[in-house]
Amino acid sequence: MKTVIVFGGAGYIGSHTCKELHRNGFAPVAFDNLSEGQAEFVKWGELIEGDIRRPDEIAAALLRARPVAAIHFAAHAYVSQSVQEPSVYYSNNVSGSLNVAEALRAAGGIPLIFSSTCATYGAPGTDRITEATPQVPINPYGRSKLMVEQILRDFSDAYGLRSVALRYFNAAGADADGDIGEAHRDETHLIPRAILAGLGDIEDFHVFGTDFDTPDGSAIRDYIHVADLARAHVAACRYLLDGGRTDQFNLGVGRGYSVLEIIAAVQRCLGRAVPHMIASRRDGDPPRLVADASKASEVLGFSPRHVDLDTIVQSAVAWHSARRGTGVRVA
Ligand SMILES: NC(=O)c1ccc[n+]([C@@H]2O[C@H](COP(=O)([O-])OP(=O)(O)OC[C@H]3O[C@@H](n4cnc5c(N)ncnc54)[C@H](O)[C@@H]3O)[C@@H](O)[C@H]2O)c1
Ligand SMILES: O=c1ccn([C@@H]2O[C@H](COP(=O)(O)OP(=O)(O)O[C@H]3O[C@H](CO)[C@H](O)[C@H](O)[C@H]3O)[C@@H](O)[C@H]2O)c(=O)[nH]1
Repeated sequence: MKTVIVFGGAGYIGSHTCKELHRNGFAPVAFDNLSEGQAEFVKWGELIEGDIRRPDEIAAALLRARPVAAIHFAAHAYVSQSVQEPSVYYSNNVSGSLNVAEALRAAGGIPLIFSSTCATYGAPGTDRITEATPQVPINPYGRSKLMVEQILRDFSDAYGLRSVALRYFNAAGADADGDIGEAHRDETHLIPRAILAGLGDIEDFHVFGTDFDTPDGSAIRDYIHVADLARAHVAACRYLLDGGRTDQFNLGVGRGYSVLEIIAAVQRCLGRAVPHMIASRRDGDPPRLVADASKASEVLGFSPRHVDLDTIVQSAVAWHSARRGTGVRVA
């Protein structure tokens, strides 16, 4: 079996990707410092506990795993926190990623798939964002990811280290078998927070801003199912193993939903009200981010299978409810 090392493999998208790699005949090895991820999410291969800020730990892991490819999810990923703590973000996301790229180069040029983000585009005025839309990030998180994209292009040109940057829009949903889901320590993401509010587990659920220039005033995002993101990583892995060149791809569904529309969907799926309060905008949040993801379809042969919002939200509701032990069956 071909081994793929997965930096950040104990996290939300990383663990779903390890499952999909395993299902497709690859042997995933997760490398994670468990700062956000959970050891119990590493079920389809070995877990190497390590930190991307420590080059020696990356080198030792590569020697041990001998991977044919690497996928790099390890990062801090909260927009608002990045505005308050930029140093932490540049250190982990930029220096850490530079360490990963250096180690892959030193190990003979192991190709890399990198988790980038729609946050690299900033607040573009366009209806749908293509890969050619100018990248002008408006917060340190987005800037940290753009810097890594630039480092990877330079490493490709100078050293021949091939890579794919996948610019995800908003990851959502959970594994269909209920094995894994979204469970961050201090959850900030919209869908899990709306579910927790509906289940009565949190009482401070806010809609951040109803004064955006959008039809209902709340911010619009493009939500893509985490299982589809996992499939896209396998497609990118095959692309690089087949000799594909360094490139960048958007990953989204191509349809935007407002915060208030998401809350309505969670209410439908839970079958109960989601209590919420209106608050001011969150630092660094753009009004509208929706993908044109046709390039991934044309070059990687990847298209999302879950395009219906309620299907995506229902999978998250099922996982959260089951995890809470309410007896709701996982869809
Ligand atoms: N969730 C989204 O909607 C979304 C959208 C676009 C891009 N992304 C990017 O995708 C990646 C994964 O996101 P996620 O939602 O799964 O986040 P996550 O926090 O669940 O996963 C990140 C993992 O990286 C690990 N990690 C962090 N710093 C590390 C370090 N120094 N050394 C080793 N491990 C470290 C964490 O413990 C965690 O397991 C991130 O890079 C994020 O920026 C996420
Ligand atoms: O309790 C909440 C949580 C979120 N939101 C709003 O819901 C939308 C989505 O917020 P999330 O926190 O779920 O996700 P982000 O849009 O902030 O996503 C950003 O961070 C992600 C990683 O965390 C990805 O990198 C993504 O590309 C980047 O845009 C935003 O308008 C946000 O203000 C609320 O109103 N209330």
